[in-house]
Amino acid sequence: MSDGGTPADGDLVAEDGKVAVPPHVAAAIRTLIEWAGDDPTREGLVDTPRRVARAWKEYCAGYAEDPTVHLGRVFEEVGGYDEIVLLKDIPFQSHCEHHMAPIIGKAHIAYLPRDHVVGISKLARVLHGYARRLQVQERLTAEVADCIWTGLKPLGVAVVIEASHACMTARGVRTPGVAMTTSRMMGVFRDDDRSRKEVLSLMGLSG
Ligand SMILES: Nc1nc2c(ncn2[C@@H]2O[C@H](COP(=O)(O)OP(=O)(O)OP(=O)(O)O)[C@@H](O)[C@H]2O)c(=O)[nH]1
Ligand SMILES: [Zn+2]
Repeated sequence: MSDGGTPADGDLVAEDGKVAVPPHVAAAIRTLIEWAGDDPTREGLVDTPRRVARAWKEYCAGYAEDPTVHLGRVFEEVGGYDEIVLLKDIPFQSHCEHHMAPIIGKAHIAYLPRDHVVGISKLARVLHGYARRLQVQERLTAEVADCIWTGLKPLGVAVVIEASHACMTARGVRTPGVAMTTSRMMGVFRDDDRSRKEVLSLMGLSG
C-alpha cells in the first residue's frame, strides 16, 4: 500500500524519489490556501501543496487496494475451534465524504468460523483498506462486514464501529465528546438473540 510519499505501482516518481504531484493538483491546493485567506507564495507555504497532496494519497491509500485479497490465506488446522473470534478496539482513521474531515475511532470485528479461520491481522487490514477512503461510517461498517462475510463464508459476522467525526467537533455544530456507533450483524448474530448477546458482551457492549 502506498504511504503517500513512497510511490506505488502506477505512480509517477518525482526528483526527490517520492510520489510526483501533478501541477493541477498542487494548483488546486494553492487556490484553497488563498481562498482560506493566506498567501501560498510565502516561504512557509511554498511546499505545502505538495505535502498536502501526498498526505491525501496516504489518507486515501485504500483506493489502490482490494481489501478482499487479505482474506485469501486461511487456516483449517485449528483444533476444532468453533467459537467466536473477536478483534476488539482496533483504532482506525478515515475521512468523511462530506467535509473530508477526520473520522477517528475504533472498531470491533467478530466472526463465527464455519471450518476455517484467517490470520487475525487480516481483519485489521480489511478495516484499514476501507477506512483509507472517503467514507460515511455506515458504509464503512457495511463494507467491512460484507467483505468478511463473502471472503470467509463464516456462520456469522459482527462489526461495531464507534467513532468521532471532526466535522462535528471542529466545525459546524462544534460538539466535542460525541461518538457515533454503527453496527452490522450477519448470519447467526442477526438471526439468533443469544449469539448476538454473546458477541456484544465479548465486545464489552450490552446486548
Ligand atoms: N450519517 C452520517 N452522517 C455523517 C457522517 N459524517 C458526517 N456526517 C454528516 O453529514 C451531514 C452533512 O450535512 P449537510 O447539511 O449536507 O452539510 P453541512 O451544512 O456542512 O452540515 P453541518 O455539519 O450540520 O454544518 C452532517 O450532518 C454531518 O454531521 C457519517 O459518517 N454518517
Ligand atoms: Zn463530515
